[in-house]
Amino acid sequence: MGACQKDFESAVNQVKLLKKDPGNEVKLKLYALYKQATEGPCNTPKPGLFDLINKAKWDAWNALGNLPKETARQNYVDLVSGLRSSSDSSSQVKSEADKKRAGYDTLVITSEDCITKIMLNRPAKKNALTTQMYREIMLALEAASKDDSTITVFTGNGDYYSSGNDLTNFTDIPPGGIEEKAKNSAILLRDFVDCFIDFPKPLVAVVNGPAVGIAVTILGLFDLVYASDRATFHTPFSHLGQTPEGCSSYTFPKIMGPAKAVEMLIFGKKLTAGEAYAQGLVTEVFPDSTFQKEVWTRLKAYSKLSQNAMHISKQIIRNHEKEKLHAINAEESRILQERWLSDECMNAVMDFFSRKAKL
Ligand SMILES: CCCCC/C=C/CC(=O)SCCNC(=O)CCNC(=O)[C@H](O)C(C)(C)COP(=O)(O)OP(=O)(O)OC[C@H]1O[C@@H](n2cnc3c(N)ncnc32)[C@H](O)[C@@H]1OP(=O)(O)O
Repeated sequence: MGACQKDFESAVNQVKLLKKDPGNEVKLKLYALYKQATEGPCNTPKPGLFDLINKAKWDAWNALGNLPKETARQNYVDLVSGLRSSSDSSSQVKSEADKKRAGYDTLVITSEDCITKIMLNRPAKKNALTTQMYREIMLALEAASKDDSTITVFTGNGDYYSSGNDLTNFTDIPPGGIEEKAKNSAILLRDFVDCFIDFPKPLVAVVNGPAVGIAVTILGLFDLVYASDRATFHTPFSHLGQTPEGCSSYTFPKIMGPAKAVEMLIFGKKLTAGEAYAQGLVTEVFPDSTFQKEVWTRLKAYSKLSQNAMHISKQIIRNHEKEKLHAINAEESRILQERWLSDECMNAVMDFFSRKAKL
């Protein structure tokens, strides 16, 4: 049955109430159908070549040829009804997404203003990364890569960004013994870092406080690193009998030059936020008192940029060296698997828990 005049008038009013701009293509369709429904086939002279907007409107109307008024009215009503239901369902999805994401014990994940925020949430343990946390982060990244956000942000809850690998990861030994533990840990580490190498959207670290170990090395795979002036950056691998991970054996020398990378990765020099900025690891440092406000204002503005352009640009930048990064990750993980079995590494972990050593 065709749409009656009342349905058509109601659809015309609903267009004015749409919450989301339907885009130029749809607006042209609506214009053309409206003109056809109210005036019949296009009856005005073609606008000049440089009168771009009126020419596009005229073309759209003229393209409807001799479509009967009745059919144009019906098509208009159908088009508006489709727009309303998609805008209703997208606002429903948005309000769901705005809520805290369920199913994560160690992270708080929220989506707002086209930004998905992944917050490490073990403040009492300085956001040390347990095996459960590595797994949840991988799941969160997988979900963020598919959601409708444009930017993904990592941050920490509490005074630390993260104190790196939770050293209890080395203390709960499975029935297969320490070798099995080291093997499983190397697989988990490799999978974890692979997720960062392959992550398709702009990835931002909001480093709210000190960062240690893997929480620092992985920053070399982020696109922006904003730091509070309270943050520090520490990779004490030689103190722990360990070696670099997170592709930092490649990204750090590339970012800061070999000499400075060696100071951090071999000699465990702890950097202030200002030093990390000077060496290119950090994009910008903000005073702690205004850190959150300044950073989120900046990120909200960035999140409105073209999603496709940002994602394609990231792929162009990353694709040059993706294969290389995966190979480096595999090699670093393999070497660490051996290091974790060393006396030096085991003693360092025991010293921490017997309170003999702290960084
Ligand atoms: C799948 C495996 C992948 C492995 C990838 C490899 C990664 C390598 C690394 O990440 S190396 C870095 C490892 N991290 C550390 O060695 C840090 C150890 N922690 C410290 O030195 C200190 O805790 C500190 C300097 C970070 C903070 O000192 P502070 O005095 O301010 O606070 P506390 O020591 O009292 O810490 C509060 C509680 O948090 C526990 N905790 C902190 N960090 C860790 C950690 N990394 N692992 C386990 N637990 C940690 C700490 O024990 C306190 O707990 P408690 O209150 O129960 O005593």
